[in-house]
Amino acid sequence: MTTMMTMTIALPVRERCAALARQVLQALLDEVTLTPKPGLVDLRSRGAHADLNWALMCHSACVLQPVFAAMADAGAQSEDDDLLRQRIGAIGRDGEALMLTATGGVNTHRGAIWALGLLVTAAAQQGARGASLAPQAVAARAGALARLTDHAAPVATGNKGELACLQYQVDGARGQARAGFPLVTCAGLPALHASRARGDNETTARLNALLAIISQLDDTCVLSRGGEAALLALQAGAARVLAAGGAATAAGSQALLVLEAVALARGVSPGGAADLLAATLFLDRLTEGDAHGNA
Ligand SMILES: CC(C)(COP(=O)(O)OP(=O)(O)OC[C@H]1O[C@@H](n2cnc3c(N)ncnc32)[C@H](O)[C@@H]1O)[C@@H](O)C(=O)NCCC(=O)NCCS
Ligand SMILES: Nc1ncnc2c1ncn2[C@@H]1O[C@H](COP(=O)(O)OP(=O)(O)OP(=O)(O)O)[C@@H](O)[C@H]1O
Repeated sequence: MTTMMTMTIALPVRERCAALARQVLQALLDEVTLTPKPGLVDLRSRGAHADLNWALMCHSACVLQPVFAAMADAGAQSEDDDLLRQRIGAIGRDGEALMLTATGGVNTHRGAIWALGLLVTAAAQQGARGASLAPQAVAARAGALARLTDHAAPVATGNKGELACLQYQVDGARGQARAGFPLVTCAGLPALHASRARGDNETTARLNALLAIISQLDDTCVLSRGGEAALLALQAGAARVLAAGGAATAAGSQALLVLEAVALARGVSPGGAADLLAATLFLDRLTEGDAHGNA
């Protein structure tokens, strides 16, 4: 009897967590498939990346689905935030190792494991508590988790993003998460919704959301490869597309071509912005359902 009750209570939670992990996977696939993106891997090309391509990104995303499910499980079962932070830190590091094994050592999704890992954990935690799944609420919860200390985290990773944070005095991926993903809630999502509201198709709406993020983000992927000049050029180029009415207008699509040429000429890719677009699409789906296909 006890076993039966445990099963009937536990199963829906597991299923909800598995569904959340599928939504993360969908967001990652939607991000990489969105075409054309400046400097990033998309359906047409590998952008400014010599070691990435669309198929490898999709393979990596699929391999990582159980990692996101494990984080969601941890979030749904958590009673103590500090313990949860240790648990997802360990799952995240194992996930990075799994990613590197699956890709032959290529960093396909380090930033995504971090950002979407925190968000899927937060969404599962909110769901289990019967709390709000609204983007602001989930992002704030994820921010609270990110601000907790992960005691097993290496003091210094030596990763390029970390070095760029030190060199250019920016907060990077950690700062964005600890602040509750402001560029997802205050740039990506508003741009996505405004673009849809004025009748743009889904591809255009997602591109405009990406551009809104690029125009404001201190992206350590760009800084580490191209320095401050490249970051300013990308931010200004994205702002120009938006000022021209967005990616779908004649002037906007010309400005987007210019932005892409700038990214390729400088050999830079806004990988951090791509992660935050995936985060935007994930949070959008939590409340919108899966109504938006690729237009
Ligand atoms: C904090 C992380 C991202 C490591 O950061 P670090 O600066 O050392 O590495 P790295 O530069 O390689 O990764 C940063 C990635 O974040 C993305 N990014 C870059 N700039 C930004 C930005 N401003 N905002 C958001 N994302 C960004 C890029 O995709 C980049 O590749 C993360 O990998 C980590 O700490 N993992 C340990 C395991 C863990 O705690 N996981 C959490 C479970 S949810
Ligand atoms: N569509 C995409 N195209 C390219 N990068 C993406 C895309 N989506 C997300 N990213 C992010 O960009 C990051 C890869 O950036 P980058 O290649 O600069 O990292 P790196 O491997 O540390 O550096 P490098 O390749 O210069 O040695 C990944 O962690 C990933 O999260």
